[in-house]
Amino acid sequence: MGCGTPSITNDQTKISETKQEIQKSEKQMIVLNGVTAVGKSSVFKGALKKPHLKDEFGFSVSHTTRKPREGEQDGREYYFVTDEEFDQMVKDNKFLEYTVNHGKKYGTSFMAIQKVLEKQHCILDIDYKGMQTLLKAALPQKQINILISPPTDEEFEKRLRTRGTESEEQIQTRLRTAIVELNFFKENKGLYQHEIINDVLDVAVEEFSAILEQITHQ
Ligand SMILES: Nc1ncnc2c1ncn2[C@@H]1O[C@H](COP(=O)(O)OP(=O)(O)OP(=O)(O)O)[C@@H](O)[C@H]1O
Repeated sequence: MGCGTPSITNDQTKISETKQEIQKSEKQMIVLNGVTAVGKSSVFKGALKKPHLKDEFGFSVSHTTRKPREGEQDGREYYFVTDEEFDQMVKDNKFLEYTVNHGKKYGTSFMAIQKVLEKQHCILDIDYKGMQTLLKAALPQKQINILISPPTDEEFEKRLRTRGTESEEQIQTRLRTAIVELNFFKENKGLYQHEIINDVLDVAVEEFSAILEQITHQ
């Protein structure tokens, strides 16, 4: 291999080093799951507004091929990438887990997690397929899995529509996926150390904050 040619072996070595560093870290990974629009980001954002939690916990910024919503910034809510860029990252083994949901790709990169774990416990917001990959591939002893559930099976659809960020076609796709998601969560409750019913948001934020506080005291 010529000088300056990208080396697959070097890349693999780097990934395995990154994995080991994640494994070695004393910090925890908090994995959030829940049906579409149940309020996952509302719950963790609410908790991270609290000064005593803000410094202790960070959010792993995922990569996605979906378009940014109004007010979203590249590198803050997501890294917004093209299909080609995403596929290249998959080829280069950059993702701990990735998934296609509602026709768009979402991935959690090793680097995004490692960046947070250097200083803070890391919150991941992933879908049920991402969770399956994580369980197979990753670092179970570092994971605390939390399921956010809707108060009723109809409520998330209401929230999805009220949020107003999806077209009717996208809403229909999400609703079809939601049937599968809800079944998965009902059948796999054993995967989750905690379940929070997000009925009144402030109450759910308090419950989530209490779990985070426990983690900081461990
Ligand atoms: N407890 C609640 N009561 C009423 N509305 C809520 C509640 N929690 C969140 N919402 C609203 O529901 C909508 C969906 O919330 P949010 O975007 O946080 O969901 P999400 O689970 O992160 O969504 P996604 O599946 O797209 O990642 C938002 O408009 C939010 O303001």
